[in-house]
Amino acid sequence: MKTSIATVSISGELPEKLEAIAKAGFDGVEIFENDFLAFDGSPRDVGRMVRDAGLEITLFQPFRDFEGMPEPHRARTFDRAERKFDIMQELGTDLVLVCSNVSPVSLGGIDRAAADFRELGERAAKRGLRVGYEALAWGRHIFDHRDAWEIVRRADHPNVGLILDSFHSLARKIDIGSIRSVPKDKIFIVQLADAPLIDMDLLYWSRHFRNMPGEGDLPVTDFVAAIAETGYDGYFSLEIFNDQFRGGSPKAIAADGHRSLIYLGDQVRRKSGAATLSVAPMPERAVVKGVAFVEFSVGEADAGQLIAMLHALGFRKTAVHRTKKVSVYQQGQIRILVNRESVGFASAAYAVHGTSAYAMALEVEDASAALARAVALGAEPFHQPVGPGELEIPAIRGVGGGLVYLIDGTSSLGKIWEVDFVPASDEGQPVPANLIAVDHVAQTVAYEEMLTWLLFYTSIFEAAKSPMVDIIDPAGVVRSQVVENRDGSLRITMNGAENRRTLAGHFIAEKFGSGIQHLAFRSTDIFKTAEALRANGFHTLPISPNYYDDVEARFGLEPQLTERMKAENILYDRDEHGEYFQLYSGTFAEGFFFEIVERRGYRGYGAANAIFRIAALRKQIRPEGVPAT
Ligand SMILES: O=C(O)c1ccc(O)c(O)c1
Ligand SMILES: [Mg+2]
Repeated sequence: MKTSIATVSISGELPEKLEAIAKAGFDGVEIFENDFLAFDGSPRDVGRMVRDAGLEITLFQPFRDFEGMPEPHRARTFDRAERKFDIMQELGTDLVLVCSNVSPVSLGGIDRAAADFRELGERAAKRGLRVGYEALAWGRHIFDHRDAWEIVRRADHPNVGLILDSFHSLARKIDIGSIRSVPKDKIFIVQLADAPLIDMDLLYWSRHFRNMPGEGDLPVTDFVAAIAETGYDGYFSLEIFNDQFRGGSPKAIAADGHRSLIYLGDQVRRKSGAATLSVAPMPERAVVKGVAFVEFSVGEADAGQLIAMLHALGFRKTAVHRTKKVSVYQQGQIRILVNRESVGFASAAYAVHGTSAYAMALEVEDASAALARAVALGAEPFHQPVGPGELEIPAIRGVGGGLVYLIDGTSSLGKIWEVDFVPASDEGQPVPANLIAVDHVAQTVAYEEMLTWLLFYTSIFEAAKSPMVDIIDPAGVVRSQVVENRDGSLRITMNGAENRRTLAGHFIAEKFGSGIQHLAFRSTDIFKTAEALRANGFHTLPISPNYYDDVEARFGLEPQLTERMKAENILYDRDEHGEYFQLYSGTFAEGFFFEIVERRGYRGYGAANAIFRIAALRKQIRPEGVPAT
């Protein structure tokens, strides 16, 4: 699969864009006229810069308002075209993108447009150039690729072809089966973009909300599968107009773009066996069976606070590492590792972020296959020296630079607890609290990073995203999105903070970056859990009494049940599948907290309760603007 991206997709000055694009692994780049105009060098300089970066210019664009013009406009558009051709020759590209006319003075008529393109094709041919026609979804007369194709077909000129852009076709829900009848040599290039489903004006949607394939809701995979069936083997070029990306990091956006294309190619290959895409085979998305452990980095001085919290939650120390200062606290299938090492990655993580859940381990079917897939998709593998005889667990860098370990039960990794650890007994004897598994891992990230991590998780692991939910914090909005697999053994919630004053934003600011902000454990009986927690001296997060009046009325609950929930600070929610109960710890370590949930069939995350949880937690953190003491 030959990959390309339009310069408009990325922030920065042209040289910076090109560097990021080349570094991300693209083969080609579309030069947007404005990026070229804003640059001080000549077209030759730009061409040289692109080639020096190891890239090919896939096309020059856009050329607007061309076809169907009445005189005297018509003569002028041809003059304009000749000027563009001059630039293209100096740049060193042979393809120009002509987007369908939006001018109110333009005239309709397929044969008129075809005649214009035939003449343009003649002029282009004299210079060895080619012209590609793209139907903008909001074109005045042509807004459907089927009509654009009819014009190209009637123009009947070897130097005139069709440009397909997934956004324009999918935004209008045009039957993509129609693509299959276009001969592959008449498809000059394919542009790709996804977008979230938002009901709005097509032009505005396109110019501000496009995103990388896989990040939005459009069926881009089906679109590419239809193109692959024609035998098309040219470039797939990302053309992403997105306000957020324009302000983002060039390197990160380019890397996301490349990952999205590799992932897309892989999906299409699996779906249709399309050989023309020639994407390197990689293992399938890794099936996650659960969270095997979560590891905290702590300092000697503050380890006690975390351990006291774990004890209060009913965890007991069951093992210690053979050579490292790492203890395992266990309950049900949950393992929490407490790392007090003063060298290595955990200690570096502690130095930057303080006490934090810097690593999680996902149990997959085949850890080395999962690692191979992650690396094929551009994830950064992580290695750290291990002691003699100890296992090296495959790992990749995840959110906030933290680690995602990959372990399985089939390789020697399944013996990690026997090989690297020795049993230990706990001096404390807390009452077990019916906690059986990690229900979900909640990561807080900057809003701009949400799509990056969404693509990271969903491309590597067998998991899907849920619709984004807005959570109202008294200091702003926090966007929340879930990545989960079908059986719920992988549940990651991501909260994107737009400003520092929200609870999530405070966490990022205080922790110097994104990371796991809370861990939710699943209980088999939350009331029994609450009882055990009380016996262990656990402090549940106090919830406003007003909440219980409302929840009783809203769901028609028995007053007896509401009373019990109120006594234990348990929150309630319900969906079409069942009921949900939640309770929280207070915060520690600059905003970290634990949650306990009981699911009685319920599939959500209690989003409606988040506002009450946030209000209660806010009371515990320092008042805004007051410096740490
Ligand atoms: O928004 C536009 O005008 C525009 C221009 C060129 C394109 O290729 C496109 O898809 C959109
Ligand atoms: Mg386009």
